[in-house]
Amino acid sequence: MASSKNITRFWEWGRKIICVGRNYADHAKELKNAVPSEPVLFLKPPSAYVTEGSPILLPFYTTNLHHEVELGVVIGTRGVAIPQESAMDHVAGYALCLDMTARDIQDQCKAKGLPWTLAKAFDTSCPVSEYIPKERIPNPGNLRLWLKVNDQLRQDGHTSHMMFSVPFLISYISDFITLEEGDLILTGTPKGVASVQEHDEIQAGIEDIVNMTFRVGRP
Ligand SMILES: CC(=O)CC(=O)C(=O)O
Ligand SMILES: [Mg+2]
Repeated sequence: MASSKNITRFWEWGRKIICVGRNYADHAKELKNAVPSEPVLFLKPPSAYVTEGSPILLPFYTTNLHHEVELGVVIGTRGVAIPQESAMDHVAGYALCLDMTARDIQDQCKAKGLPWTLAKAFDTSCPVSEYIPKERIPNPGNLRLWLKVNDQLRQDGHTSHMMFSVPFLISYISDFITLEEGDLILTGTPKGVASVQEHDEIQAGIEDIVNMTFRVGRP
């Protein structure tokens, strides 16, 4: 029987969101983090998804909610231990994503050696754009990503500055975690992360391929 699921609404599938941290040296440096020799991975639950028209909710326990604009890769075909050479065959498409981060909570977790879950995985911590079919992005390593808050440019990065490429990340992740249709990989953020407040308007885009707008609100 044909699946009733539609990959263009991958956020409704309840699949994994696998995030890569510190994939841009300029961002690792701005937060005074070491530049890693291997990808840093963490997860968000599917309840983190939010799409345009709904607000990004400020968690009550943070006073420093940061935006991180990132390229998201939507997996189309299941795979384990995928070789880099065939990694792109597992990609269905892309999305522009935000990795909303309670930076004060993350700093506390880091200081105590605890996981980042409350800093990174809360409801609405993963705003996503519409689905972008793979054909519209011939090379995910050659894209300008930008983000504005209240019309002020905050992040203006380029995926050519990623330390670990999309094929490398797919191969690396699939050595530890089975990648399944509908999973999303967030590929890390360039420099310029900063805080947002209630009522702020966040706009972000990938060149002239996609753009999206979100408001920040209170639960
Ligand atoms: C330090 C971080 O929050 C890592 C991260 O998410 C990134 O995109 O880099
Ligand atoms: Mg991030």
